[in-house]
Amino acid sequence: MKEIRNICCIGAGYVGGPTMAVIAQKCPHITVNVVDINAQRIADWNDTDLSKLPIFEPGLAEVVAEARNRNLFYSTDIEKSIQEADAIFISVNTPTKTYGVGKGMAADLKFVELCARQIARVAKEDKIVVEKSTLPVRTAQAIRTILDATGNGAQFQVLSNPEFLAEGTAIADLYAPDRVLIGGGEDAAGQEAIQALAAVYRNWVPKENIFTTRVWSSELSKLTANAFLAQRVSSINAISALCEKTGADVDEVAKAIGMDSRIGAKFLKSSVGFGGSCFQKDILNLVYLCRHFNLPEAADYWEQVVKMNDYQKHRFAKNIIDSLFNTVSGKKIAFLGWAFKKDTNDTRESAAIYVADELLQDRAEIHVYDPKVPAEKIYADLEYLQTQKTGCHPEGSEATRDLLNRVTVHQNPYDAMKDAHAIAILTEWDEFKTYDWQKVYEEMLKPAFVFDGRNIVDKAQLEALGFEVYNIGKGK
Ligand SMILES: NC(=O)c1ccc[n+]([C@@H]2O[C@H](COP(=O)([O-])OP(=O)(O)OC[C@H]3O[C@@H](n4cnc5c(N)ncnc54)[C@H](O)[C@@H]3O)[C@@H](O)[C@H]2O)c1
Ligand SMILES: O=c1ccn([C@@H]2O[C@H](COP(=O)(O)OP(=O)(O)O[C@H]3O[C@H](CO)[C@@H](O)[C@H](O)[C@H]3O)[C@@H](O)[C@H]2O)c(=O)[nH]1
Repeated sequence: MKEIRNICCIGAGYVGGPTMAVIAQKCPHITVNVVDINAQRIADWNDTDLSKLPIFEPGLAEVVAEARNRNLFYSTDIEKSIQEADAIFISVNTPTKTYGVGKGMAADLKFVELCARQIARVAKEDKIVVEKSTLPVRTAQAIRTILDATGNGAQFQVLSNPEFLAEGTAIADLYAPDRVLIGGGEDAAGQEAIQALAAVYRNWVPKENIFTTRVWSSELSKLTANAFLAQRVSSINAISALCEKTGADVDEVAKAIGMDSRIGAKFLKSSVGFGGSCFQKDILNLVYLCRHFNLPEAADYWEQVVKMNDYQKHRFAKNIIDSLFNTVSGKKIAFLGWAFKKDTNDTRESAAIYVADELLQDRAEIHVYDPKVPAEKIYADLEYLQTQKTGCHPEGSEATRDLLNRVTVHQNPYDAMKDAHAIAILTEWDEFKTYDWQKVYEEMLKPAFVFDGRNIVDKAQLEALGFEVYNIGKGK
C-alpha cells in the first residue's frame, strides 16, 4: 500500500472540519480536500472572515487560517476529490433513524451508504476507505460489499478509525489524543493499510498512543466508550436525586468517590442531563444492536442510561414549575445557555430544548440568551422537537406557532433576565459566573428564583443578595 499523500474527507461537519484541519496543519506534505453536499457549509469554511466558520471551537480558526489554501481545501466537487485521493474518510452524519425499521433506536446509515456507492462509482484506482463516522459494529462489511460490487478493478481496504474528540475541546483533543484507534483487516493488505494510516497520525501522535485492532473491535469500542462516559453522567445524576432528598451534596460525593483511583475524577459532574449529538444516539444504537443479537438483558442495561437522562431533564423542568407555585403560565423564565455544553455552538439534543418544551407546554414565556447560538437555530430546534412529537410538519400546526411565539431570543443577557420570574442555567458558559448579579436581582420579579442546572454560580453569594437558589443534587 503506497504512502498516503492525498486525503478526501466526505462530510465537513463537527468531526470532518476540525479533524481534517489538524491533519492538514500537522502534515503539510499531505493534500487534504474536505467535501460536502451542503454548498453553504463549504462556502462558510472558505469565508475569509474566520468568525463565519460554520463551527465554533476554541483554536479552530487559527488552525484553518494556517492550513487553508496551503494544503487544506474545502469544496463541493466530491467526485474529483475521491478520484485524486489515496485515502477517503467518511465523516458524514449517522443520526438515529426517524422512520421504519429501527425507528428511534438504530443508526440511519443512508448517508454512509451513499458515500460508499459514490466511491464505488467514481474510484478507478486502489483506495483506503476510512470509517470516521460512528457506526454500528459490522458496518465495514456492508461498505466492503458495496465497494467490491463496482467491477472496475479498483481494490479497497476498509478501515475503522473512530473519532474521540469532544466538542468545545476538539483542537486540544486532536493535538493530544488519549489514543488513535485504527481497526482493519487481519490479512497482509489490511495490515499495510493500517500502517499507511498510522503513518499519517505519527506526524504528531506518539506511536504508543496509536492502537490497532481488528475492524470489529474498533467499531464497537467507539459505541462502548460513549456508553461508558454517558453511564457515569447518568450514575451521578441518579445520586443527585437522592442528595436532594437527604441533604447530601452531589459535588462532595463526586469528589469523594473520584479520589478513588479505581473510579477517577472525570465525568462525574452532575447536571441537567447530558446532551450532544453522540451519547444518546450511540447508546440507542448499542441497545438496538443488543436486541438484534437477542441479548435483551444487555439492551435493557444500557437503555437505562438514556431513561435516567430523560428523568433528569424532566426533574429539572418539574422543579421549576413546582417551585413557581405549580404553574409557569404567563411567567417570564430566562434561559442562560442553549448549547449542549460550553464552548460550542452545537445544540443537538441539548437539555435546554427539552426543558424549554416542558415549560412551554405549561404556557411559560421563555427568554433565551446564549453567547454562540443564533436565534434561528433555537426556533428550529423547538420546531423540530414538535415535528418529532406530533409527526406533522410544523408549518401547518397552530399549536407549534403559538408555542414559538412565546420564545424570545436576546443578544444581551440582562435583557433576557429583566422582569423575569426565574432564571434557569442550562449551559455552563464561563461568562455566567461573572455577571452583575446584584443588578440582575434588582431588575427581577420577587421572589427571584435561580435554577442552576450546572452548579456554576456561587449559591451563597446569590442567596446573600436575596435570590432563591436551586441546584442539582444539593439538599436544603
Ligand atoms: N460531533 C462530534 O463531536 C463527534 C465526535 C466523534 C464522532 N462523531 C461522529 O462523526 C459523524 C459525523 O458527525 P458530525 O457531528 O460531524 O455531523 P455533522 O452533521 O456536523 O456533519 C456531517 C456532514 O456530512 C455531510 N454529508 C452528509 N451526507 C453526505 C454525502 N453523501 N456527501 C457529502 N457530504 C455529506 C452533511 O452535509 C454534513 O455537513 C457521526 O457519525 C458522529 O456520530 C461526532
Ligand atoms: O461530567 C459530566 C460530563 C459531561 N456532561 C454532559 O455530557 C454531554 C456530553 O459532553 P462531552 O462528552 O464533553 O461532549 P461531546 O462532544 O458530546 O463528546 C462525547 O461524544 C463524542 C462524539 O462521539 C465523543 O467523540 C467524545 O469522546 C465524547 O466525550 C454534555 O451535555 C455535557 O454537559 C455532564 O453532564 N457531566
